[in-house]
Parts: sequence; C-alpha cells; structure tokens
Amino acid sequence: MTTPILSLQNVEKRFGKNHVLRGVTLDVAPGQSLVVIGGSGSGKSVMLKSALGLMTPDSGQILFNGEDVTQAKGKTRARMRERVGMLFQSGALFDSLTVWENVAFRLVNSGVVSRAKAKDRAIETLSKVRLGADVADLYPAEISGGMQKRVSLARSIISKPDLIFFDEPTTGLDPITADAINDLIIEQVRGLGAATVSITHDMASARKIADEVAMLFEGKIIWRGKASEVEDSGNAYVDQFVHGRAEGPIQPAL
Ligand SMILES: Nc1ncnc2c1ncn2[C@@H]1O[C@H](COP(=O)(O)OP(=O)(O)OP(=O)(O)O)[C@@H](O)[C@H]1O
Repeated sequence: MTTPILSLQNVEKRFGKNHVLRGVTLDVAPGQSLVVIGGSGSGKSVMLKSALGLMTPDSGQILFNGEDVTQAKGKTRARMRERVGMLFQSGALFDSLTVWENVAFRLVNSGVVSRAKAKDRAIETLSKVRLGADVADLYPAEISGGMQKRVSLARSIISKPDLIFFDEPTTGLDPITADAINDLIIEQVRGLGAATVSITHDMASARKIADEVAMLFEGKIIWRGKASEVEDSGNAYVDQFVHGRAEGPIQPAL
C-alpha cells in the first residue's frame, strides 16, 4: 500500500472537561480528496488544526508522508508547511496587504524569491483562478466575497503543495459562486495532483469535490465511504446529517 500523505492515528484532544477528539483515526492517500462532515462543534476545526500543527494533540500520532510530525517543531514542521496549503474558513486575507502580497505571502516571507518574481508568480497563480492582473494591486476590502475566496485559493496553491486543507471553502457564497469555486478547486487540485482534506457543511460542495466522505461524531470517525455512497450509507447518523433532518440520533447544536 502507498504511504498515506496524511495519517491521524488515535488522535485525542480535550479542553478541560470538553473531550473533543476521542481517538480520530484517518488516512489520506496521495492525490485523494476527502471531505469531513460533522455537526457544529463536533471538532472538525480542532482536527484540522491538529493535522496542521497549529494545535498539539494530547495523545495519538500525526504522520505526514510517513514521518511523525505530532510534536514537530522547527525544521521538520517548516518542511511540512512548505508541502501543505490551507484555505481558511473566512478567507483570512490580510487587510493591510494587497491581493498579490496576500497570494505571495509565503514566497515573500521565505526570502528566497525577490518581490518582483513573487509578484509575477502571484499574477500567474491569480490567472489560474480566473482573476486578472488588474486585481493584483487592490486590497481585499476592494473585491467581492467570491473574489476573496479565489484569492485565498490562489494563496493555497501558489507553492504547488502535495496536500491542501480547505476549511468551509464555500461558506457565505451564493450557490452559483460556490459552484464556481468548487469547479476551480477540482481543476486546480487535479492539476497539482494534490490530496485534499476539506471540512464543509455544504453537502452540494462535498458531493462535488470529494472522492470520499468521512463523518466525525462524538470525537470519532463513525463512517467513511465513497462520495457516491453518502446518500445511501445505511448509517442513521450520516443519513440524518446528509438529509438535514432535525429528527434522528443527532441532537441539534443549539
Ligand atoms: N482553543 C480552544 N479552546 C477551548 N475550546 C476549544 C478551542 N478550540 C475549539 N474548542 C472547542 O472544541 C469544540 C469543537 O470545536 P470546532 O471548532 O472544532 O468545531 P467544528 O466541528 O469545526 O464546528 P463548526 O462546524 O461549527 O465550525 C467546541 O466545543 C469548541 O468550543
């Protein structure tokens, strides 16, 4: 079997009495697109942050390309970050930086590339998400929400990563713009051959971008299957979630 690009093994995380992750085990194969679904507060973001090294699990292991990065700091962590892209929920663009500076943030900060070269790379990457060079010198506040998501997508792919995390990539967008973002994600991810781990509440997006779907409930992955099987999983929890029913084994998070 090929080494997974990402492997979470029995990952646990608690905040005081709140035992959020209770043994999450999950493998992502190179090039695979996995969508993690789960109710509000079920720990999807905590899982993502742990995988990214922004949070340290209390126990369990996280392997990147077979290398244990659970406690990694310094060079090992930096090496992993170079190979990983991330699109945050809110877009998380820096308001005080222009569009191209946001897209090329890591390149500029790494110091290996000149500002002029970084700007060229940013403009080239913006074109991949169908944004023209004319937006490069604008600030995030001067462009629409859909354009901001495209800029965030450009930022997540500029360093040609092997693994990209998408946190709610279509939140806050109208269905047509959301679908256009999904198309861009699929096109760009396929072009790179990157694996992706996405978290979303948007089932239309999940169906479209996922090869496989995994459901997180009460701190564990309780189901995983092909995206085409999600409608007919035979699992009462998945079924309730996918069909958005208030009635069922999952209590609404009120
Ligand atoms: N830094 C933190 N300190 C304390 N508690 C936290 C922290 N981060 C997350 N939590 C708690 O962990 C639980 C899971 O939160 P998380 O944000 O991962 O949920 P989620 O599944 O991503 O939810 P949503 O779909 O609403 O974004 C929540 O109860 C939250 O309050």
